Amino acid sequence: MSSQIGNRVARPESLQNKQGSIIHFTPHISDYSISPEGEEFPLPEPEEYNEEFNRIKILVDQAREEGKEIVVVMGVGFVGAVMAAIIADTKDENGNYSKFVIGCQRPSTRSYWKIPLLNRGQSPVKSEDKEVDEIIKRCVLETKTLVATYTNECLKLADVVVVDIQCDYVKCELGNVKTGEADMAALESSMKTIGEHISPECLVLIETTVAPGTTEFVALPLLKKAFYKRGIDSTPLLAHSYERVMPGKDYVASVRDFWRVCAGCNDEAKVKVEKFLREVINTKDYPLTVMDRPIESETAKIIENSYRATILAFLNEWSLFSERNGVDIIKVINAIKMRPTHSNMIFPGPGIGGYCLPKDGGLGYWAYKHILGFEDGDEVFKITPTSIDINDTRALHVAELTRDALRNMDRYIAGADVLICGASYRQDVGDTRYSGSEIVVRKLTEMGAEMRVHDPYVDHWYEMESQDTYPASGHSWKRFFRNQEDLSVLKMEAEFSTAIKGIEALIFAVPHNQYLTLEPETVVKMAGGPIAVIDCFGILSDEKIRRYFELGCEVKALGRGHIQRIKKEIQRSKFYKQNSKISTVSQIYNRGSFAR
Ligand SMILES: NC(=O)c1ccc[n+]([C@@H]2O[C@H](COP(=O)([O-])OP(=O)(O)OC[C@H]3O[C@@H](n4cnc5c(N)ncnc54)[C@H](O)[C@@H]3O)[C@@H](O)[C@H]2O)c1
Ligand SMILES: CC(=O)N[C@@H]1[C@@H](OP(=O)(O)OP(=O)(O)OC[C@H]2O[C@@H](n3ccc(=O)[nH]c3=O)[C@H](O)[C@@H]2O)O[C@H](CO)[C@@H](O)[C@@H]1O
Repeated sequence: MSSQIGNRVARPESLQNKQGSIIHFTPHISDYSISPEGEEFPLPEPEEYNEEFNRIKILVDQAREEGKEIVVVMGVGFVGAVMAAIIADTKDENGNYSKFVIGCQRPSTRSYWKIPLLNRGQSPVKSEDKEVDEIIKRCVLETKTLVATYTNECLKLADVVVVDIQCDYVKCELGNVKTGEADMAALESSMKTIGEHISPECLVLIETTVAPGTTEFVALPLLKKAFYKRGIDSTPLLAHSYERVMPGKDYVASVRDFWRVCAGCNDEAKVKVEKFLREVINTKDYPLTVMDRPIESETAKIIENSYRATILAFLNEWSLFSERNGVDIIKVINAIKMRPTHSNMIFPGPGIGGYCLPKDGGLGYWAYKHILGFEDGDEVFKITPTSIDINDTRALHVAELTRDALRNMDRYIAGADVLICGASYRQDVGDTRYSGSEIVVRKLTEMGAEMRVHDPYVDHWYEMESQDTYPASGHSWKRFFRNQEDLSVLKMEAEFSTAIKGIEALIFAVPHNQYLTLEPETVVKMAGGPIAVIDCFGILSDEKIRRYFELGCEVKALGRGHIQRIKKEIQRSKFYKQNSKISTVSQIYNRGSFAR
């Protein structure tokens, strides 16, 4: 009898006892955490925690002797892993490393693997920014100012705790963010644990994007309650400062060399958080803004991301207008951006994804009622929720464009082999959370297409592979579509040349560097003949669009209505070429007949 755990099977083993008889047993295999590269890590057993804490304690004692401040970063995901390294890379005015950082990651099957990778000096996140790998490797293996662990006991040793764990917003309907709700469980559980372990002088800095009011009205009471139970009568030192990181080619710089906002729950916390951020972030070149209250820092984050989500959503209707009226919205946006007051106008891709923009406005709308107690949210919030709804459903149109392009080639979406280039939510990073590509794939699958996917930054598309349990059981977007079952076996194609072979349609969904340089001739040759090409991000120049038509392809693109003009131009020139050929032949024929 064997038991299946994780991806491993615990096989019966046999041993000979002292009396020489054979005993059969199945080893006790705990659950496994499997890295994106497929490496398996058994989760720590309860009896290992003590030894692990002692390992960390020895390193901390040594760091304290060297005068270092001890910082625990809760959660080593896309934010925490890089923030931990940046803090660990901090030097004081004498050029000495001044912080010892402990990345404290909960040992879940989904994320435990990040700990052994970090302790090997490897980044748990993939990015175009080479500095991510460099800074983590340097701080773990050279300066030895960064370690990772799974035991919350390390919180006892902290002078500062930075909270970078997630606070989800769970949507119940696609295109109706208002019916969703904030999932505070991970954050509340973490705040309780922190309150049970930290010393009274420890600063707790929440970087998590939270529903406004969480720091002062949810987290602080949890810390106070834990302190009370421990007989500590001082007030917890709690602050908020939101992250502005942009995973991608400037990942590290977008944390370290970037403007920050912060606030403390009381004066002592305010002084401590300002001091800490001035030490670890380049606030000399990127000034720090200190607000009066954490709710102002929390709200600034929600407004900032809602603003970006709104300016993207706003252009969806003009993108559709442009497709139908011969307008190239890319050129129009570039023309408008010439005036400085409109320089931040940005073209909306096939979906406004990532972990932030799709949820942050929802956190704000939800907090207004559920934390701050107002009942008139639907009268007050007209734009923020609508923007998210527009952004969440924009990708459905990409499926329509794919269907229409194939139809123009007398092909049908049902049964068509379609390759989507890019699973990630944005260029040059391997994060598939709430990616527009997921909606495209799910809608096309519902329409009967046979999907293939390639992305140089993504090894596993967990939203598909583990769609029954990812991001949590019953939370997959698959619930909004039909015919989704087979997507659980949709695998990332490692080689582009394999992925493209024999396809009928290709969707440029994410502007990864690798796709920007593809030439039409190469694409058509690799595909094995003319295909339908759908450009979701203004990736194709007019020259490439023209070339695809000349090669017999059909091209459609979000917001690029001028493509019809290019298509007609190519058809006309083909017509004239054929006619001129016919007229030449007939002239030769006529000349020949006269000559007879
Ligand atoms: N990803 C971004 O680009 C970005 C940018 C700015 C802000 N943020 C915000 O930062 C926060 C974190 O985002 P992320 O993208 O890093 O998420 P993530 O899911 O990549 O990382 C969160 C990590 O915390 C771990 N975790 C959860 N509960 C824990 C606990 N109790 N103890 C220890 N570890 C725990 C998870 O296992 C995970 O590894 C979110 O609030 C997000 O909105 C994200
Ligand atoms: C206010 C702001 O800037 N906040 C940033 C934002 O960063 P992000 O990682 O979410 O990345 P974005 O660039 O916002 O992309 C989101 C989606 O919008 C699509 N997009 C983007 C630009 C464009 O021209 N056309 C598009 O279609 C893109 O493809 C992707 O799907 O939130 C983070 C978390 O809070 C912040 O830390 C970070 O500061």
